[in-house]
Amino acid sequence: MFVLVNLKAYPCDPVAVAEAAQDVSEETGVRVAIAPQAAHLSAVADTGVETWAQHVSPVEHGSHTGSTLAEAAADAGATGTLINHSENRLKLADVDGSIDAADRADLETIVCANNPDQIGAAAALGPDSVAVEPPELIGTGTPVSKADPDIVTDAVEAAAAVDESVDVLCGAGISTGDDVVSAQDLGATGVLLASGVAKADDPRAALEDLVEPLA
Ligand SMILES: O=C(CO)COP(=O)(O)O
Repeated sequence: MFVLVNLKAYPCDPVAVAEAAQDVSEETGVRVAIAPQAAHLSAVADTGVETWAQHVSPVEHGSHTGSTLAEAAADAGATGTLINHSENRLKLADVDGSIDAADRADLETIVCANNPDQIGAAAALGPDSVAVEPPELIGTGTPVSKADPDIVTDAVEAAAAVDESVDVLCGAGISTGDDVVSAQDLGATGVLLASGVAKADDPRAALEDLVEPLA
C-alpha cells in the first residue's frame, strides 16, 4: 500500500512531518510520501522522503504568472503530483493538460475524482493512478473505506474497465491503520489522507499507527 499524505495548507511543520514519514517508511518498508505546499517542496525533498506536488498547471515554460510549472516542481525534488484535487478542481481539458505537463517533467500522476463515474473518465486520460475521494467525507475523520465502501469497490471496477494498468487509491477520513487495511481489502493500492496526520498532535505517532498493520 502507498500512503500519500497531503499537507494541504494546514499549519503544520512540513519538514518535521517529512522527517517522521521518512523514518517510518525506512523502518517499516512501507511506501510513504508527503505532498507539501509548492513553496516547501525543496525543504521536504531534502529530508529524503518521497515528495509530491499538490498540483501542477497545464502549462509549459512561458508567460504563465502564478502557475505551478511541472518542471519547477520536479527541479525542487518532487517525483509525483496530484491533479484535480477536490479542493482544486480543473476542467477536463486542464486535467489532460496537467497530466501531459507532469509526463514531460517525469512526474508520477494521481488524478483525484469524486465518484466512480469520474474515476472512469480520469482513468481514460492515462494517469499512473486515480484516487477516489468523496468530498462530503473529506476532513470529517469518518473513513471512506468504512462509511462508503461501495464507492471504493465501484471506483476500482470503473478504472479497471477503462485501463487495468491504472492503480486506484482512496481517501477522505482515513486516519488509522484499520482504515488503511479496510481500503486495501476493498481493492485500493494506496490511501490519500491529510488531516489524520497534518492536524494530529503527534504526526509521527499518527504515521506509525497508519502503517503498523502493513509493516
Ligand atoms: O483530501 C484529502 C486528501 O487529499 C483527504 O483529507 P482528510 O484525510 O483530511 O479527510
